[in-house]
Amino acid sequence: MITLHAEHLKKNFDKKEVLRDVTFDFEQGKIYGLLGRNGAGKTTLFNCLNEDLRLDGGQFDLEDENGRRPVGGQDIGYVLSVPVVPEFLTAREFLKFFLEIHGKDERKIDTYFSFMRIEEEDRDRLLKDYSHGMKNKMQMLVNFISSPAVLLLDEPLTSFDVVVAEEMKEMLRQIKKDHIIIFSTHIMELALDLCDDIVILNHGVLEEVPKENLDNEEFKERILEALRGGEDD
Ligand SMILES: Nc1ncnc2c1ncn2[C@@H]1O[C@H](COP(=O)(O)OP(=O)(O)OP(=O)(O)O)[C@@H](O)[C@H]1O
Repeated sequence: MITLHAEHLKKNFDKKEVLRDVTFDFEQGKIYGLLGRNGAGKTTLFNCLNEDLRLDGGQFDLEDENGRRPVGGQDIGYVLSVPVVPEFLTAREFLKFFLEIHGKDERKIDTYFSFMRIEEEDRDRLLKDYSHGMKNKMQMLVNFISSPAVLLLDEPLTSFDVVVAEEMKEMLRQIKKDHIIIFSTHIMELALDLCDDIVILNHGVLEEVPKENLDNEEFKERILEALRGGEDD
């Protein structure tokens, strides 16, 4: 059982306090829906966790059966809403390179492509000619292969067509038992459909919205209330 502990996180940009005091425990086996208003700090939280930004205070720890230690780069997979792939490589070259550095069986390369529904005719094309959604598929695929303890997904499904989006949701449900998945989205229906817990980032703190025994409509209202919370401050 893995737990990701976020402890008293602080992050400012000049005088702007984005993360004020974020304390939360994320558990293996769950998909967390991270919601927050525009500019609330969701991407900042992900960037700090992925060590792209330095925290001004607090820390992330990972705890498993071997004990507790600070989170390292190898623990985190990050799927960005705007996919970043090496444009100058073909999909096959990129995947081959990726499998090589992760010590995985390169003979499976076509199985991976098929798993991600990347058509045979596209596998030898340059990634710069891939569509946004296809680049996103490649990003998802390499993160599935490297299988990090914590998977951060920043609005990843919006570029997928409806069929692929459904398939991705199913894949995430299948892999969640071994991972901690944190999924940021503005699409409430998606959060309700896919996520086990809803957490809200508001005024620099993170809190869970308990579902208790509310039906979906009541839960949605509770989430909206939390998102609106303190609007007049
Ligand atoms: N590098 C930076 N320098 C200065 N300010 C920044 C920087 N990155 C983010 N911010 C500010 O921090 C706040 C949080 O931004 P962030 O992108 O984390 O929000 P978000 O919750 O992901 O928003 P959205 O839902 O609109 O994508 C915003 O006010 C933003 O302007």
